[in-house]
Amino acid sequence: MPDEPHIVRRGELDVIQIDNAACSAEISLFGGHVLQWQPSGRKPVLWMSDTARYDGSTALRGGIPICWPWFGAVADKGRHGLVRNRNWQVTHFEDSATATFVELEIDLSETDNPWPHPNKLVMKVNFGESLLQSLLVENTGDKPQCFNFAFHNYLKVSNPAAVEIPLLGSSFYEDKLTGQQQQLENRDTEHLGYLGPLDRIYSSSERIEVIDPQYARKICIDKQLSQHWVVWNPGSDAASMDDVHESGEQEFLCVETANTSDIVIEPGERISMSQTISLENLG
Ligand SMILES: O=P(O)(O)OC[C@H]1O[C@@H](O)[C@H](O)[C@@H](O)[C@@H]1O
Repeated sequence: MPDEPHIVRRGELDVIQIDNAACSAEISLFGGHVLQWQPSGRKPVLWMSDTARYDGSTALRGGIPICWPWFGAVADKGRHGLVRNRNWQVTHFEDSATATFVELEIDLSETDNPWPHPNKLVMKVNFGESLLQSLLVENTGDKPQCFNFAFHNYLKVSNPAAVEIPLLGSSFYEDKLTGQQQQLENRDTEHLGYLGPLDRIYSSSERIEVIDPQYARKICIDKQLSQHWVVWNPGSDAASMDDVHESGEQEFLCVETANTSDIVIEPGERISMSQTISLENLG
């Protein structure tokens, strides 16, 4: 007898609730969007806005939105692709004492505007002591295609101005706010840490560690087939975002497992990107 997910209604959306000995978590079928993951005895790892809109009109603010097949804004197409705003189907669900596995799928066809290219996406998420997430893209059409993607992780931090991310000090970045390319961090002038407005694409396929002394923890992300880390925090710009609750921008830092340049996928080819998020205590 296959395991059955426990699905609850949140606003107008279906959400799978997960509760095992290692963690509790939630994933929305709208967007295939991980809303929360909280290892047992720890603080939540992801930030979710109290004013996120659970009505299917827009992507949910917080958690892990999936950006695909484009990243950022594309004229006439909107931001961050299609699938964070679509309903996904549950294709597999398995519960054990210490982990819960969820597989979701979405099929896109040539009639799927504004991106009329046939593709199948399979997302697998294993919720346990760590969170393992993969996105498999299959080109089901007969022409090569290009895509970008991101796991747009909203990490819950004590204060984005107070976290340290050693990897970024040695990685070149493009500043999306100024358009400047190939910069290295200057910690002397960056006294506000990662409190925005900040919008940067760092070139790195390395593991990242977000050190949060006030929370006495380190959030670690390992990844495969991702060339970039996107680091974003809206800072004072959040005042004009009605789906970020008041002062919410001071509670998260987006550290996104991304490929912001094109990946070519041939007809019939399958490409899989993945990330593992884990926690370590600070000594
Ligand atoms: O409001 P959205 O569409 O979820 O995007 C939020 C931010 O997402 C980041 O990934 C982008 O780099 C930013 O430019 C963007 O503002």
